[in-house]
Amino acid sequence: MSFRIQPAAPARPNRCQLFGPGSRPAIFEKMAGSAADVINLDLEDSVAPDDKSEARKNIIQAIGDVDWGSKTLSVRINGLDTPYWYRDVVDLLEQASDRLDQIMIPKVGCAGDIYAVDALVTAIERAKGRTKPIAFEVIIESAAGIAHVEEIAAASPRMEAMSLGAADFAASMGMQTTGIGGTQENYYMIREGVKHWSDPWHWAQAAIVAACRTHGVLPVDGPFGDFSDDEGYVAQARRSATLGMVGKWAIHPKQVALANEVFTPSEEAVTEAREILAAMEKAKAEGAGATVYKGRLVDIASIKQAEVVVKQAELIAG
Ligand SMILES: CC(C)(COP(=O)(O)OP(=O)(O)OC[C@H]1O[C@@H](n2cnc3c(N)ncnc32)[C@H](O)[C@@H]1OP(=O)(O)O)[C@@H](O)C(=O)NCCC(=O)NCCSC(=O)C[C@H](O)C(=O)O
Ligand SMILES: [Mg+2]
Repeated sequence: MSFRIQPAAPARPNRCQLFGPGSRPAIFEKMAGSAADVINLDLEDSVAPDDKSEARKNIIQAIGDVDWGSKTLSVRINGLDTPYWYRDVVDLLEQASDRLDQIMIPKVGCAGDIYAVDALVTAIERAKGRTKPIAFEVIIESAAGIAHVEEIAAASPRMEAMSLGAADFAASMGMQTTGIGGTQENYYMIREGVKHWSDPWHWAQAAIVAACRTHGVLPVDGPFGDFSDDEGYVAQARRSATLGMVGKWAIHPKQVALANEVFTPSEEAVTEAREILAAMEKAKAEGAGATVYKGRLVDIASIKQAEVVVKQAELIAG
């Protein structure tokens, strides 16, 4: 480990972030009743321009009126290249109740984007005497966003989570795709006439995880558009979990259970992790730094790996 200790990410469950358009208040109670850890009420791309103002009002009212339980409650504001975002921030911070936990900033391209929102949020918090600081989460969904991913992760002490937005990301990168996330038909290797599909999102996810882990931010996988394809969703989520992401978005309620299952360590995984910790305790007592568990080497690094699994399970169990 470097002399600079890796900061811990916020200790809260973030297995699934359920999205719903702010222009569709009829589903807010259903979102609150879901098993998602995080709720994202949307003012951005799922809301038509003419509905932005009404959607803001719906969301501000629902933040106070709906029982959101212990969920993290987040609102996605509009991008900084639009005429809407400042009004989103001003109205939310001036009018929404303290139940609002977080603002999601889409399409961030550099640390300056976070700085601008931070300055506005800080001024309103002071003016209004809001004592609970609003946290930030961002979406990396452009070429600039991924190019500046580390400075974005480090941009503000308000930063709590960062997601990959596969749809806008693909568009910004000029990728020849139309589906939101998942397997892409033309992204394959070929060997002896047999196609082996590869993962075009992998490198961006890995960059996000590294930036997040360096700066104590939660890395999250974004949307999977084909909500009829449970298997595809689960496969994508499993790859993300294996890479170090803590959760995934749901753009339909049926995806919530899938995400929760993948991002909750299985009983089997937790048992194995605890056994590795016990084996290493025994090795330590005997003056050894390494031992054999189920026929394979485990050492001091294995303790840290096992602790990731155990801590994640404990966090979710509450
Ligand atoms: C995708 C949807 C438009 C589908 O809605 P609908 O046609 O109503 O679906 P169903 O009929 O299958 O609904 C079944 C029941 O579930 C309720 N429902 C629907 N959606 C939600 C929801 N989001 N949360 C909770 N409950 C929901 C229905 O009311 C039905 O209830 P009942 O009648 O009682 O059985 C819709 O799901 C939807 O709008 N999803 C969210 C879309 C969204 O927010 N998109 C933005 C995020 S993705 C993105 O922005 C891309 C990203 O930025 C990138 O660049 O990658
Ligand atoms: Mg987007």
